Amino acid sequence: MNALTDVREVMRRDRVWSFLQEDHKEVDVSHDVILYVEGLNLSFDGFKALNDLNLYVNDGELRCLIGANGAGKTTLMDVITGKTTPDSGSVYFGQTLNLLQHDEADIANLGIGRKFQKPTVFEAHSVFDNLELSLKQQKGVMPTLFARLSPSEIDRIDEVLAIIGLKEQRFMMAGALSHGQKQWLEIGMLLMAEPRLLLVDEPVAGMTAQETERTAELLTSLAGDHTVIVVEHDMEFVRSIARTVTVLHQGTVLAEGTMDQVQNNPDVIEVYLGEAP
Ligand SMILES: Nc1ncnc2c1ncn2[C@@H]1O[C@H](COP(=O)(O)OP(=O)(O)OP(=O)(O)O)[C@@H](O)[C@H]1O
Repeated sequence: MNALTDVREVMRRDRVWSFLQEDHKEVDVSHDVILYVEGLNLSFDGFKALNDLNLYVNDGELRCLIGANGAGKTTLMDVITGKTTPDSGSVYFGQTLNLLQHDEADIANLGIGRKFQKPTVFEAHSVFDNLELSLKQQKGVMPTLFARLSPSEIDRIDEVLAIIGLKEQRFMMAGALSHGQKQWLEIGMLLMAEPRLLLVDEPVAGMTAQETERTAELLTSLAGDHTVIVVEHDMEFVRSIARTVTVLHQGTVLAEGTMDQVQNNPDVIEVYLGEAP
């Protein structure tokens, strides 16, 4: 190796700056399953929020998680994303990554993005800047708008703007967007990290019928390239997007199947007295 190649080798960006290193570890989906949740238990002061819960989600799937208030949906998302530690059980991302050995930041870096119900965009910045800030944030750089974007980063932002349907709003202040558009922007901000698994909490709460329809299209289009788990109370929306629905009740899985199978399931009917869950 001559001196020039030596210098080039030493100056390779991924060697010099650790924040440029690829964080995403290989997720082993050779068995088609991207998320394994097994025997999960969690009690709060003796109350079982999660009770021997088992859940398997396939790679590229769009799964809906439903259940009455207090069924354990949020607690399950908290455990998957490392916000809460269970008393027992296991959570694997693919075959090999034991999520219970990682903290919240690690889990995000491994490729699991979470969208909370309330949108949290930077209202005083443009739509484009929000995506740019999100890109820089996930690379661990101090979020600043002064560092220049590379052409591939600009391409990625354009690609995400197209996916979330906000190309025409790129220079608009995020604060001026409608509620639905803010939700899509936040989904876009998560997409900048190219997550393998997206957890989306009540995406259509407060949306107009048109926005709800557009959100159904967006989430459906994300499945395949990403695995998407949607927690939602709006049954009409769930019916419009779900191939497989998992019903949680008292911290455990009560039923799983298509929307029709679940709604005709005797256990579900008994729990919900014949009403839609
Ligand atoms: N930190 C906590 N301390 C005590 N109890 C908790 C805590 N977090 C959750 N719980 C309880 O655990 C149960 C499950 O709550 P969880 O929020 O997971 O339900 P959920 O299905 O998400 O309900 P919702 O649809 O209302 O959001 C509830 O009875 C809740 O009160």
